Amino acid sequence: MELVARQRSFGGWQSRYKHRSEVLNCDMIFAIYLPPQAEKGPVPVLWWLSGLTCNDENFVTKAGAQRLAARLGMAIVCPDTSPRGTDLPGEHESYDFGSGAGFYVNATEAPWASHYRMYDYVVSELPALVREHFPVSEREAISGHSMGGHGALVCALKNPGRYDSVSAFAPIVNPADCDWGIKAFTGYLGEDRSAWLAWDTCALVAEGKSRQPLLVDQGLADNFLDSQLHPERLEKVCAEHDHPLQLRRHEHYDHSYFFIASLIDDHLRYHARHLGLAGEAQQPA
Ligand SMILES: N[C@@H](CCC(=O)N[C@@H](CS)C(=O)NCC(=O)O)C(=O)O
Repeated sequence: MELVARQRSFGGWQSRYKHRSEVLNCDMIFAIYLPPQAEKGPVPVLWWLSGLTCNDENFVTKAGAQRLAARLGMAIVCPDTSPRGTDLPGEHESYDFGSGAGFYVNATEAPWASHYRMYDYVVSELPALVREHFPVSEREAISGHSMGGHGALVCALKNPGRYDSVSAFAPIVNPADCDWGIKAFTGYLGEDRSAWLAWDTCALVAEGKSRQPLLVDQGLADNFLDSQLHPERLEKVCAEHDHPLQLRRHEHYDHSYFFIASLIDDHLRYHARHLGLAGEAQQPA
């Protein structure tokens, strides 16, 4: 593993590391924020999954999460959103498929299956690497935005008991039935739509394997709200299956990181409570 960049931030360190991913069969970069408390012992981790067109840097530079993470004593790891450095046919042609758009699934279709296994990367390979190299505890939470909100919800619902809490900003909750998801799943998973349901939040809630409460924030001025996001479908399936959901709609907020930055503290406090962190009493060093 190679250190790419490191900055002091609120008494902790914001870093980028490059490593070889066996799962994705390429080199990858991820970002990690270690709060000052990590110098004294293991801290819990929040996994942040970003959306289409992002890499590990969008959240780090735009969400403004470090100040409160430092006070709470929480590490934040931001993986990239797809394999990198590969050159598969059509991989770099559109913003919503291929590079920057891995959709946190394990592809089964050629040629994607040999690299596009972002689910295994996020749930298994990267956590093992992070635990090996950094002072993090076993406690973890997961959150994300848009495609990453879909990723966070799917990772949590597929692994009951694994994450202490899960939250999402403007998640794609029903990728099996919206244009972004249909395009991605056709490419990565093939034409058989029944295989898509294993990667669809609404379908996973209906399946009922997990009872984990979901926290979802959605801006009402989001230009993808009606075409791609469909929070009302999540609301309906959760009501039908008595799955705990806190869906909060916010007037005037759009799909951007201005929305995320406005509400990130609330999500960090939510996760801190579930991760057993004491609160904000601990000041940065
Ligand atoms: N490329 C499309 C959509 C891209 C987009 O909105 N991406 C979101 C996630 S789905 C994002 O976080 N973009 C990067 C950023 O705002 O820093 C557009 O520009 O309309």
